[in-house]
Amino acid sequence: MDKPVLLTGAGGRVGQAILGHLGDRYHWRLLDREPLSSDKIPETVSDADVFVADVTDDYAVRNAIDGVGAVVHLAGDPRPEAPWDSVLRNNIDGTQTMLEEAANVGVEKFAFASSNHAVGAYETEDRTPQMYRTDDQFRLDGSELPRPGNLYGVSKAAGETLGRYYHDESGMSVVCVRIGNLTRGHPPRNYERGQAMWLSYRDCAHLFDRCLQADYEYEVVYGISDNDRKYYSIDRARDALGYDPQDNSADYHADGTPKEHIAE
Ligand SMILES: NC(=O)C1=CN([C@@H]2O[C@H](COP(=O)(O)OP(=O)(O)OC[C@H]3O[C@@H](n4cnc5c(N)ncnc54)[C@H](O)[C@@H]3O)[C@@H](O)[C@H]2O)C=CC1
Ligand SMILES: O=C1O[C@H](COP(=O)(O)O)[C@@H](O)[C@H](O)[C@H]1O
Repeated sequence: MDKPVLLTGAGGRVGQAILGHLGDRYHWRLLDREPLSSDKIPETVSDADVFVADVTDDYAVRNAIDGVGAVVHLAGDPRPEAPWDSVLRNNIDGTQTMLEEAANVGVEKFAFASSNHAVGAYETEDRTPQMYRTDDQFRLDGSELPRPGNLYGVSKAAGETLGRYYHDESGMSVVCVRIGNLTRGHPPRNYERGQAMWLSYRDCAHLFDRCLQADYEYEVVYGISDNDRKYYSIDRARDALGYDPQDNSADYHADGTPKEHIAE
């Protein structure tokens, strides 16, 4: 990708995971509604490429997106318990604004931060907690219909559908990454479900790197590390994007401490 890449929600956890590993790999433009402290901005990013703006503000987005070749759209309300007025505005309206403006200026690739919560209601009482365990064969692979377990998940399913629409209307490549549980340094502690959907910081950065490098049309993939415990298949991310994760929650004890073979 020779053109600039616009990263929305750059100051958040996912944004910082990406910038921490790929800060000098792209010509980044960073957008967040909160001003970014200097420690959150890679040295290679100039002041002119940092935008304090809301993704629901189409005028501000138009200004930031001009000349961009790809968008990584992370900005939104990430709380599973977020109320409808917040996800309607920040997640649904914000994603529609980003896709509309991206399509208008001919952006080639658009990567959208969807969520495990778009399919949270597949975790039925009769399947859990067995489905979180290594010996269970249940898998979601991205071809299933969304089945949200909360309004936040509904907003992510809506974002995926908006992506489908803008891909079909404009030809822009769109990938929706159903991110699992991003945790720095170790899998979520004493949380089987979180360990099954752990996404390490380096695998997160690598996955979004592949979203910027690979050729695809419209994709829905799961964003988790190569965990032994899993109920999301990463086959589609491997096949469509060339995702090759390095981390596995099985390399850690339940309390998050590394097992001997990977301990420093
Ligand atoms: N962290 C995780 O494990 C997961 C995250 N995701 C998704 O990834 C994305 C990023 O999540 P995190 O980095 O964890 O959240 P975060 O809360 O750490 O970061 C979100 C960033 O977006 C900005 N933002 C929020 N609303 C905005 C708006 N209307 N306009 C401009 N900027 C806005 C915030 O200021 C913040 O810097 C979210 O869309 C979230 O739903 C999905 C699944 C798992
Ligand atoms: O979409 C998201 O999912 C992760 C994992 O969900 P959880 O229910 O296990 O906490 C969550 O931590 C993150 O905030 C959210 O954006």
